[in-house]
Parts: sequence; structure tokens; C-alpha cells
Amino acid sequence: MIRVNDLTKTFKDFTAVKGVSFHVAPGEIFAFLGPNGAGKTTTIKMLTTILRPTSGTVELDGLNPAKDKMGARKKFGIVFQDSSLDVEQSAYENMEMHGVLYHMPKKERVQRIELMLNTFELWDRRKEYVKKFSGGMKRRLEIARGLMHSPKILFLDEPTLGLDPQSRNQLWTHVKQLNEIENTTIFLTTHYMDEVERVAHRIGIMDHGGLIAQGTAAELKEQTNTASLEDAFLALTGSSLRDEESSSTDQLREYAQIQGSGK
Ligand SMILES: Nc1ncnc2c1ncn2[C@@H]1O[C@H](COP(=O)(O)OP(=O)(O)OP(=O)(O)O)[C@@H](O)[C@H]1O
Repeated sequence: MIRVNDLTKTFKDFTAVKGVSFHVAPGEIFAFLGPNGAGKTTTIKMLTTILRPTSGTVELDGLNPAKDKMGARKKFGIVFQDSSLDVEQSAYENMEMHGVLYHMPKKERVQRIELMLNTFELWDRRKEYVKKFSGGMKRRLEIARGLMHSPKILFLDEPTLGLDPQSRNQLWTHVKQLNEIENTTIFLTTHYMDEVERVAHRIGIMDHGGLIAQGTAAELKEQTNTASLEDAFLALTGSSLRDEESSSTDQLREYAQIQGSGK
């Protein structure tokens, strides 16, 4: 479903992503794990037509986004770290707007909104303004909205950053359910090791712009002769994700999210 070959991105004289190659099968949940600045977001941006690769190729369900941007965009939904919801509108209106942008017929829009809001447990709150929602509800709404046009692939860039453990747990329960029901292929990035173990079928470990290992959690542990994914990560990168979690970039992001959620 996703085929990436020798993908590279250079900003002036700095190479943020270096010759990354991987495949994601239909219906698979693939997670990118890596410290701050490893190149995860830059990779997602190249996969989703936001950034043009310096070299290498991307294929999404058989389409090359560099050649057919609009065709490729219909194949995926995306949720970035920064919210793009209209907080002055209701949950229903946010969904409706997305359906209109994707030229979905009215009848299809109505059915899909109900299905997705139910899947993400927001149907009862559909008429409320998004500004009244908690951080976890906003995230779930963003994912539901990203799935409005029934994309084959869902990209999630650190979707649980700044959420409390209960909201994180709830979000992944819904995402996994969606993956099982609709067989949506999911590509995600996260800092949280427990999430990766719980949710991902396969994991890619990124460090300094390169994809240094990939496989199931069991395979990564076996490769590094370690007992936990955290130890495997340490053995591969020499740095701990916990240290990275409290980096200034993360603190700033979390601060911005708290501000955004009006807490
Ligand atoms: N537009 C840009 N111009 C120059 N350098 C950039 C640009 N975008 C990203 N970088 C650099 O590329 C590197 C990779 O950044 P990227 O955001 O992809 O990392 P990441 O793994 O997603 O980390 P984080 O978890 O902090 O988002 C970083 O060193 C970053 O400073």
C-alpha cells in the first residue's frame, strides 16, 4: 500500500532524511519511532505531498504523489500535530466541511458522518462547538474527519502528544477498531513506546535521518538480544525516548496544546 524507496530530503546543506526505504502492506499499522529531530515528520510530509523529496520515490496505493498529487491525496487522510479544526463550528459542521471539500455527495456525507462520529464516540456531542471539547475529543474528531472520504491510508503524526493516559488509551482503542473494521492502512509516529507495542504490527526506528531498523517488536528485541522494546531502542540508538520526551520542543508543543484547548 505504501512503498518508499531511498527517500532523501536535504534542506540547504542539512540532510534531514537519508535514503529511507520501507513498505507497508494493506491493512497494516506501521509506526515510526525515533528521538526528536530524527526525521519522522519530514518523512510524513514527503509521503503526503507537503514536501517534495530531494531524491527517492514514494508510491501510495500504486500512485506516485510527485506525478499525481490530487489522485494521491484522495488515497489518504492525515492528522498532524497541530490541530486544524474550526473550533467555532460544531463537530458535525467540521465533518460536513471536509466531505464538501472532497466532493462527496450529500447522502454519502450524511451516512459517513454518522458512522465515523459513532466509531469515535462523538455522535452524541455532534451539535456542540468544538471549542468546548477536551483535548482527547478534539483529537478523535480530527481522526474521524480525516477518515471522512474513506481513505485507504491514514497518516497520524504524534496523535497522542499532550493527551492524558486515559485519552491516549481511548484514542488507540478507536483507531485499532477502525483498522479492523475498514482495513485502513495506518502509518503513525509517536514517542510513546507502550503505544507502539500495543498498536503497531511493525515498527521502524529512525535516528539521525536514517531508518536504522524495522520489524515487529519481537523481531527488534531478537535482533538486539534485549527483553523489552525500550532496551531494543536503546541498543539501536544509544538514547532514551524518556529523555527526549521532556525536550524543549515537546514542552513547547504541549504548552501550545494546553493553550489551544483553553485549559
Ligand atoms: N524546513 C526545514 N528547514 C531546515 N531544517 C529542517 C526543516 N524541517 C525540518 N528540519 C530539520 O530536520 C530534522 C528532522 O526534523 P523532523 O521534524 O522531521 O524530526 P522528527 O523526527 O519529526 O522530530 P520531532 O519529534 O521533534 O518532530 C531536524 O533537525 C529539523 O530541525
